[in-house]
Amino acid sequence: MPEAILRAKNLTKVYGSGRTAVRAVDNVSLILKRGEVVLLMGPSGSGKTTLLTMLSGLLRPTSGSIELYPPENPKRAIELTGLTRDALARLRLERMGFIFQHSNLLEALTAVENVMVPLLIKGVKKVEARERAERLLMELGMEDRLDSRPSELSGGEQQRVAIARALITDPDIIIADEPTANLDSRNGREAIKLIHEKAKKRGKCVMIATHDPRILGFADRILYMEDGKIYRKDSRQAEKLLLFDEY
Ligand SMILES: Nc1ncnc2c1ncn2[C@@H]1O[C@H](COP(=O)(O)OP(=O)(O)OP(=O)(O)O)[C@@H](O)[C@H]1O
Repeated sequence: MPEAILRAKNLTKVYGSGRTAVRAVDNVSLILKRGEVVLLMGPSGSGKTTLLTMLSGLLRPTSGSIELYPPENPKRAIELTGLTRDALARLRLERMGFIFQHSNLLEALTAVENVMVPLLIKGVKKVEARERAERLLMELGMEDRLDSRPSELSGGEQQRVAIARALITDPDIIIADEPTANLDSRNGREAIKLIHEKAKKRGKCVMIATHDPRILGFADRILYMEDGKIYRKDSRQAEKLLLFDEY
């Protein structure tokens, strides 16, 4: 069995209190393993973003725990909810990569400079950071666009830069929230194929919240969320659900 990288136990998030309280995530337990691509599907408002934000360490759960098992020392679990803000920021920088619906690139920087940012924050020297960023962008088919600014790139190209930025630090976990929502069919497929390839080749764990049925074929596992709870589905069941759910 592949080794676990992240384990959430009895995670609950309640927004607000009293009569207006919303139980966005309700007692969810899950294990994410190295080298697997997990899809998180479900209707709008079912709690997907809330769950991903907690797993990312950005939102404190109301109750429950999130343990990260460092691949170099899997016996020493790190409990995310017990970390200080600084320690959490460091852990996110070193071990996690994020991809969002909007690429969130810095407009003042070129493609290669955008990808360099996480390395520079980590303290990597500028020359080395540039070299690594260029190499990864070239792997992603962006050799002609290294010095373009985001506004000069197509949506698909911007998303490729965002994928490179998420992968450049070689994170253990990649968390993506609707990464293909703004892309046309070809670019959406291309983006997910790249993320999938990296996960398989380098033993990363990828968790993707999506409404996009084009991604189904790339998933090892599909978790279906409804009213803050998780259900497991195979891809055929998920496809059927997609036909009947309104998003
Ligand atoms: N900051 C907040 N304060 C109060 N309620 C919130 C907050 N964020 C989300 N919610 C509520 O929590 C529930 C889950 O929202 P969440 O955004 O996690 O769902 P989702 O599955 O990601 O939806 P979508 O697919 O539309 O992005 C919803 O009822 C939402 O209205």
